[in-house]
Amino acid sequence: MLVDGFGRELTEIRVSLTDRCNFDCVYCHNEGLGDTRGPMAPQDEELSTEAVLRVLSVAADLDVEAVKLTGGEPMLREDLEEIVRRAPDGMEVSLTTNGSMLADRADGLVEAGLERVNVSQDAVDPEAFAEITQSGAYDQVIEGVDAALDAGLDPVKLNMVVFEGTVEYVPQLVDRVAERDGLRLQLIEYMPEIAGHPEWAVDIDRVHEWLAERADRIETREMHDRKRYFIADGDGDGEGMVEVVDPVENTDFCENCHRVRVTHDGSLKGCLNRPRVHPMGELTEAEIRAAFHEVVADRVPYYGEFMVQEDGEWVRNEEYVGERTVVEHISVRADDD
Ligand SMILES: Nc1nc2c(ncn2[C@@H]2O[C@H](COP(=O)(O)OP(=O)(O)OP(=O)(O)O)[C@@H](O)[C@H]2O)c(=O)[nH]1
Ligand SMILES: C[S@@+](CC[C@H](N)C(=O)[O-])C[C@H]1O[C@@H](n2cnc3c(N)ncnc32)[C@H](O)[C@@H]1O
Ligand code: SF4
Ligand code: SF4
Repeated sequence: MLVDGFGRELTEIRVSLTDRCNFDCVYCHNEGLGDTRGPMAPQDEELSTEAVLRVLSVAADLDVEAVKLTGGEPMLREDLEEIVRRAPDGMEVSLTTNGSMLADRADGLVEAGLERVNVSQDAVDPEAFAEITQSGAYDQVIEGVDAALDAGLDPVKLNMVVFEGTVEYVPQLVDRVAERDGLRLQLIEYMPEIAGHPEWAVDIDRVHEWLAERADRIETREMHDRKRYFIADGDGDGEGMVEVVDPVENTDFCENCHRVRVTHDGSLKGCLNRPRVHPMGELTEAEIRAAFHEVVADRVPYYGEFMVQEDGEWVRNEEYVGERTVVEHISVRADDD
C-alpha cells in the first residue's frame, strides 16, 4: 500500500471518465477540470476503456480498495457497464451521477457489478432543480433514483450541494431519506475554491447543529473525518442517515484524505484543489505505477499544509509558493464572473 509523507494511506481512486455533461449546474467544480460545457460527443482525449482498466489494475496491485467513477457525467460513456464489469475483483465500484440516464441502465449496472451509486439531487422542487442544474430533467432523476433502489443498489446516496440556492431544501431532503429504506443523504458544503462565488457559501456549522438537534445518534467516518447523523422519520419507524461532506478550510478533513484522482485525459492528481497533475504517459502499466508512486509522494493535506492560517487568514504555505493556483490552472467559467 502506498503511504504519503503525512501517513495517509492510499485506499481509493476517483476516475473522471469524461469532462462532458448534459447539465450545467451553477455551482459545478467539475472535479477540478474546468467547464463542463461543450460538445456531448465522445472526445479524443478521453481515456479508452482499456486505459481505464489498466489504471484500475495497477491501483488494485497497489492495494487500492475502491474506485469511484465520476465526471463530468460518467453515464455519457457508453462503455460504463463494461468498465464496471471488468474492474478488478475485490475492488468496490461506485458511481456518482446526475441520475438523468440511470432509469434504463440501473439493472444493467448492477448486473455488471456496481455496488452503490450517488445521485445528485439539490432540490425536491422541479423549478428550483431546473434553475440550479440548468436542465429540465427532474422527473428523469427521480425515476433514476427509484430504478437504482429497485435494482438493489444499497445505499443510494442523494448528493446535495448546500449553498444559498439550496439550503432551504435541506429539511425536505432529510425527510425523504428518513422515509425511504436504502436512501441516504450527503450534504456537501459548497466549495468556492474552484467554482468561485464565495458569497454563495452558507455556514456549515449551523447545518451540523441543526442535524445534531434531530439526530438519535452520530458517528464519525474515518474517511475525511465526516460526521454521520442518524435521524428518525416522522412516524418513528424508519431512520435516515445524513452524512456531511465539509472540506472547506477543514484540516481534519484533509488529514484523513486517502484519495487520488484520475483525470478524463489520463493524468493523476493528488488533491482536488491542487493544480499539480502527473500525466501517465502512454499508459503502460510501468508508467501508471511510476505515476502513482510520484503523486502519492507529492501528496500533502491541502488545508493545514498547502494552505496555512496566518492572522486568521488562509494563505499559501511558503514552501509551495512557486506552484500555480487552481484558479490559474483551470479555464474558469468566464461568463459567470
Ligand atoms: N475537497 C474534497 N472534496 C471532496 C473529496 N471527496 C469528495 N468531495 C466532495 O464531495 C463530492 C461528492 O463526492 P462523491 O463522489 O459523490 O462521493 P463521496 O462522498 O466522496 O464518496 P462516497 O461516500 O464513498 O460515495 C465531490 O464532488 C466533492 O465536492 C475530497 O477528497 N476532497
Ligand atoms: C462534479 S459532479 C460529477 C458527477 C455527476 N455529474 C454528478 O453531478 O453527480 C460530482 C459531485 O460534485 C458535486 N459538486 C460539484 N460542484 C461542487 C461545488 N462547487 N461544491 C461542492 N460540491 C460540488 C456535485 O454536486 C456532485 O455531487
Ligand atoms: S451534473 Fe455533475 S458534472 Fe454536470 S454540471 Fe452538474 S455537478 Fe457538474
Ligand atoms: S487533501 Fe485535497 S483532495 Fe484531500 S480532502 Fe483535502 S482538499 Fe480534498
